[in-house]
Amino acid sequence: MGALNITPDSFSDGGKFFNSENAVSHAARLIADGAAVIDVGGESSAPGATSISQEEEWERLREALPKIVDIAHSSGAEVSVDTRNARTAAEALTFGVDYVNDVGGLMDPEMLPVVARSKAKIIIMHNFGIPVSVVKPKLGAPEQLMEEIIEWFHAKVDALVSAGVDKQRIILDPGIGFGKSQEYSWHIIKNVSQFKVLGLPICIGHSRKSMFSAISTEPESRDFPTAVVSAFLLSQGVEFIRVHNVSLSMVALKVASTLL
Ligand SMILES: Nc1nc2ncc(COP(=O)(O)O)nc2c(=O)[nH]1
Repeated sequence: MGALNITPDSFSDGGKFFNSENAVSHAARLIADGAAVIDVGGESSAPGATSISQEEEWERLREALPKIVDIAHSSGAEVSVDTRNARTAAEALTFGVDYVNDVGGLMDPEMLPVVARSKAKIIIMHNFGIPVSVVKPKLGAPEQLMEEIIEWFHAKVDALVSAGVDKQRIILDPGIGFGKSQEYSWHIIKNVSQFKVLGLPICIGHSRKSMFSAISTEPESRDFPTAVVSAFLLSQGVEFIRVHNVSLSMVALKVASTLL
């Protein structure tokens, strides 16, 4: 998955693709680099980013999104809309997006009926609240967090299935970062195979995140460690790997798949 943030303030690429033309050409670049899915978001979820209204979020997306869907679908790629707002998801679905990437994890009560009415796939991401509060949640041992996330996944899957969503459409994401300390994020990555117990595809969005801050501080210089982790995730059978620098991770995935 290639991350495309149409925002002025996303942590690692805020402002670069805020202009619709830049966003569309970057989507084409991500597809050319090998992305199977373009994940398009209009609201930064970075800690401390200003949260915006749903109307403002949609205003940012509505010009570029249909063009990105056209480019993707004509190249055999797919598009996901990265939002916690059901209304944005519903609008994006009318433009033919293939996934709703719900970083709110069904926080918006309207998201369930919107997804149930559609045929799109749904990525449900674990979080401790969006926007991420600067107050770190008090957490126990990392092992306990894994159990909590698995329980959380079970509850969300039950809610989706009860609303009539076919399990085949559901993808689970433990939400790397999003209020979790570096220690927790590394623990989740190392133990990602524990999520297989749910029997559903897993998505991981580790790209350029604070878990790499001990290795490098500049977002773009984190692309190399991101690609190394991408290779590890492939080895663990993770199905969706969400990154900013698709070409670098594609090299890592090609090497890893040759070795596995
Ligand atoms: N499913 C999913 N979606 C996401 N959207 C945005 C961000 C924040 O990253 P960015 O703003 O740097 O792209 N991370 C995730 C993630 O980890 N998983």
